[in-house]
Amino acid sequence: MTAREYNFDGLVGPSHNYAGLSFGNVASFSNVKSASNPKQAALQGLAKMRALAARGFAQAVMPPHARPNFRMLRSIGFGGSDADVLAAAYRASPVTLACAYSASPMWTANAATVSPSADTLDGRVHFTAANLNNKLHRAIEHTQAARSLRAIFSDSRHFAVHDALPQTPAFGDEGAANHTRLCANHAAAGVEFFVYGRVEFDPSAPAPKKYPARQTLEASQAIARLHGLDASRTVFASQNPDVIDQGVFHNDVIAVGNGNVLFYHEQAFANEARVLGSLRAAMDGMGAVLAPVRVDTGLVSVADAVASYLFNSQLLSKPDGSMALVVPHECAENPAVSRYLQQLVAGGGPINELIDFDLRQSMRNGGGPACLRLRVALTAEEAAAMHPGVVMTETLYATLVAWVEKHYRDHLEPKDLADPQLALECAAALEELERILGLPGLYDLS
Ligand SMILES: N=C(N)NCCC[C@H](NC(=O)CCC(=O)O)C(=O)O
Repeated sequence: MTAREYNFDGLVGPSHNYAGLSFGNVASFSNVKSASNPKQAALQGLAKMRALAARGFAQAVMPPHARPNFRMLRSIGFGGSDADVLAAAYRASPVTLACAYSASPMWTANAATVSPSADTLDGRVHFTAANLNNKLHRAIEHTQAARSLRAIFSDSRHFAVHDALPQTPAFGDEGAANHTRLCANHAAAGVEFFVYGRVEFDPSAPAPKKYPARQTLEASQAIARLHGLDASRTVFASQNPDVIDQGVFHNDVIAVGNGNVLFYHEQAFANEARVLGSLRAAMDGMGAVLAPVRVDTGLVSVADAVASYLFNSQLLSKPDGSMALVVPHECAENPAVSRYLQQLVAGGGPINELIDFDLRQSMRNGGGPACLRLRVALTAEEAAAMHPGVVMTETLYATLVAWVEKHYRDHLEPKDLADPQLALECAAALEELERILGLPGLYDLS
């Protein structure tokens, strides 16, 4: 049996804006209230999907969510017609309106945690929608995230989609941004590696002091249980709280794994030696030996890693077994990172190619190539059972580019969120998108 890893990239929604909503995410805070360009953001994301699909990587698209989220606004007391709701929210709390309008579902690494069928007790692919409960604008995503996953992966013989964990800090869950998988190949059982930022029920465990830790150990353990993972092939590790306090709000800002390779910064984990030891032990007998690619602070500081998003890269296996690193263009602009990367690909190790994308619109909100995609490893049979309308092809790319050109603005400022016309434009865009993707009823607009 063979399996391939599909990357489901989030299609950037028409309300992409910079609202400074993510305390602890340096880019989000630095670009607060600057003007965004939703059209360019969506086109940049689509260009990445198209280029990777053209290279033969399995690529699919995850639809944006309906915004503004009127249900949230009404639930906190803004009433009347939709236009009344928008006007009242803007008057009373512009930041709450920005939360309701956030296009943050574009970062699909946070949509869910995914376990391929080779790892699960019942032999199905398991998904758990992430509750993202650390931030209001993200905590409203899980309902649609689960709905979209159920629409795409509807065949219950192959797929199980779990609702988000309880919406409470003890179960703070940020999805695949704090989860990676190491394996000999995608069809074989792998080691699922969960990285958490704090432990709710152990106040003595390491935790950051300045910025929030979004993922808890309790959440990671709950997902492993829900997915029916084998304890001997599951590793839980504490993130280094000091790097969270330097802007590493998700583990995928400082580490990424693929196949037998773990590409990480030396400061990523609270106890590096223990992490490597646990991974090696869990991989024993799997037909693959852990290949750590460790980046020393002397070569790339944590500040440079955060500014360039070096580790928020996609590590993709090529047909010959070597790997390409998909990096944001900011890596080429950072002298230390650029120097490091040139040495890395020339060094004879597993990573021998760089693929560079301009994702500046997303990057300005702290979302790099890895944030924009959810990895789903599927056997051929499972791939045949998912909804085919989301798989990236040249035709779908052209259709989506035309759709973006038709519906998206190229300039959005905070005051524009009060314009009732914007809400109508977003609704019209998504209505057409349901048809393009062949997913009628994708959105619950009742
Ligand atoms: N690392 C991963 N996997 N994802 C990155 C998510 C970025 C996102 N930014 C935001 O939500 C900013 C929105 C704003 O400020 O307007 C976040 O902080 O949750």
